[in-house]
Amino acid sequence: MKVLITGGAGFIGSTIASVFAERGVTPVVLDSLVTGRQEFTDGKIFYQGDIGDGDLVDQIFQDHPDIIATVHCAALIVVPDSMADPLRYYRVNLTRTLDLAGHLIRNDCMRMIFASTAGMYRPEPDLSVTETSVLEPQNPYTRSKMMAELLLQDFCKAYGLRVISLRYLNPIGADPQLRTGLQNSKPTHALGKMIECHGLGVPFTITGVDWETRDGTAIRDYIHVWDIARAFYEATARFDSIVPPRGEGSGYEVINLGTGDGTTVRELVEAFREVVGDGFRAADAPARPGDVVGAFVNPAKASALLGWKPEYTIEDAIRHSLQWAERRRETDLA
Ligand SMILES: O=c1ccn([C@@H]2O[C@H](COP(=O)(O)OP(=O)(O)O[C@H]3O[C@H](CO)[C@H](O)[C@H](O)[C@H]3O)[C@@H](O)[C@H]2O)c(=O)[nH]1
Repeated sequence: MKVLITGGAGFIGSTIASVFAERGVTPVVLDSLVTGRQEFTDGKIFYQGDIGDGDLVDQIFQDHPDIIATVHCAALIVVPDSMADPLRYYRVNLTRTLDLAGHLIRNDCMRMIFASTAGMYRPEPDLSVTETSVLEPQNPYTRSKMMAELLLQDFCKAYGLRVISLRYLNPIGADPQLRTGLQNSKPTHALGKMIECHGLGVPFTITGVDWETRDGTAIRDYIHVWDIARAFYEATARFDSIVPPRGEGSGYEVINLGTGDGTTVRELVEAFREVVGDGFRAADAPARPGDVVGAFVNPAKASALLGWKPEYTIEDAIRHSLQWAERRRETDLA
């Protein structure tokens, strides 16, 4: 039994591939390597190319008729980049998803698990989001994911495609066995900057201390990438009971993944300090342009339908991220 993973040489896709492989489902990786890394595909069945390339997708299904589902992770994901170049983001995240869905339907591969974002919700007054929260995406990245979901819903109704869309926020950590992790050696996200500052022995800058949260700093739902990957496996394993075949429902299901209470930037600094065990320092500064207060995800539906909840703590995720950064330095990954 096999599963096709688009973007399977990226941070999340490669972790998902490892979870499937460990559980006896062979991953077939399709990745353009525009942002993915060749070495993350070592030992895996790998096709380099574009998800919009119909001939290539046809070839994959000809070579592997035992593919039972597609995990669709291939996407561009950097919010500021999406604001600077929305054309590229809509082309990759929306048009290519449309093309891929057509290729999957032509090959009669009707189960898709879509990597989406909980960033498309308007947070409730307590900053939580659930599957019924209003959709109000704020930038081309989250809008491209929402539009992709809308077209997939139409394809489900018309062609019998079936989709589970998993929506989550900020994945951190690395494969606990350190086979894969973040591709980017200089991540700009909060934990990446903490690791960089710690290495340099300089204080970390907390950008934004006047938000209406429990300590004034922005909140996010950081979640260990292995936990995210496990949810993709569970969604695939339980697919037909969650989204029954044609005629019984819309063929489309949304499930949010999160911790249920989130972590503020100050709490992340505290956790980081605990893990590194030294006097890691932080300094306050104004928010970055375009920053948002953030949100956290209620995982009740994921618990009910997937039997899933996060297993790794924020400290585990920080530890694995630090180990991955060290591994990158040792192995000189560019
Ligand atoms: O050096 C830093 C970096 C970040 N922050 C703060 O930490 C919070 C979280 O920032 P991140 O950049 O870690 O996370 P965001 O959710 O703001 O955005 C990130 O995660 C998104 C996915 O959810 C997109 O990938 C996006 O491009 C990426 O920057 C924000 O309040 C930010 O101001 C700091 O205090 N100091």
